[in-house]
Amino acid sequence: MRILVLGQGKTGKLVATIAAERGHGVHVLDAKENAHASALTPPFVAGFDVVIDFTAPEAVVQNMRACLATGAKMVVGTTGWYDKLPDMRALAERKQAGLLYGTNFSIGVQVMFQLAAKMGESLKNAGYKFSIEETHHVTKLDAPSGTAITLATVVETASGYQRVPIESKREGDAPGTHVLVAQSEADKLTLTHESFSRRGFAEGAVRAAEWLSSRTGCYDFQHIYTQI
Ligand SMILES: NC(=O)C1=CN([C@@H]2O[C@H](COP(=O)(O)OP(=O)(O)OC[C@H]3O[C@@H](n4cnc5c(N)ncnc54)[C@H](O)[C@@H]3O)[C@@H](O)[C@H]2O)C=CC1
Ligand SMILES: O=C(O)C1=N[C@H](C(=O)O)C[C@H](O)C1
Repeated sequence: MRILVLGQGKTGKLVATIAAERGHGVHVLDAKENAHASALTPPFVAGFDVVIDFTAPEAVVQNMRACLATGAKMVVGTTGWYDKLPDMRALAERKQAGLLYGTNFSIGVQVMFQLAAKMGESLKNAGYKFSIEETHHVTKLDAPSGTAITLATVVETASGYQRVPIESKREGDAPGTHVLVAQSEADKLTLTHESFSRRGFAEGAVRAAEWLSSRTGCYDFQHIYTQI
């Protein structure tokens, strides 16, 4: 496949490396070559099978508008834009484009979401209080992390708990740790996912791109990760 990677930062760089390792042709654009999505003209985008975005909350929506309007297929790892999801989904469907988004492309985190749903369901009405702590590198732009917001939603949906509080910590170059705690007066249950590097995110995103390349429509990685 020919893959266009948007964002040559901490994650985008690794996505490009792993895509090349998996035999794909890769082109990467960073902010200076693509201010306000200026590089994403229809003929340019048509040269790629899938676009993968790991940029920033203020850039990703412009990138999505430009790519999806051409009917392109796009995997979006960037977080912090989900208030625009209904618009982006409608655009993808109208243009018969492909949009696959996820707050976390690590398979371990996807399994954590499933375990969190089980915790929420099994401990509801049993006197437990839920809370989440997330730790990331000091350059992260959004807080709470997209993953922590998904985790809270999963637990709230499964348990009927009103609002799961999230504490965000920023330390050094931490790639990403998420901890879900359920605590009662009698005991405490803790579920932790700790990324040792960004490799799990990048591999998941490239495999997601391979999956999306033969499809149109809008997908949440949570619902398709077992197929990649
Ligand atoms: N879904 C997932 O599994 C993961 C999501 N992320 C998310 O991905 C995003 C990027 O994270 P990092 O790589 O840590 O950030 P970073 O700051 O290291 O890299 C972002 C890069 O995007 C570039 N950029 C900004 N505007 C652009 C544009 N219009 N066109 C092309 N490039 C542009 C910047 O110059 C920068 O090099 C964040 O929103 C983060 O939360 C990060 C890791 C995993
Ligand atoms: O910015 C990051 O680094 C990460 N962002 C994602 C998020 O906001 O949840 C995924 C991962 O935790 C790393």
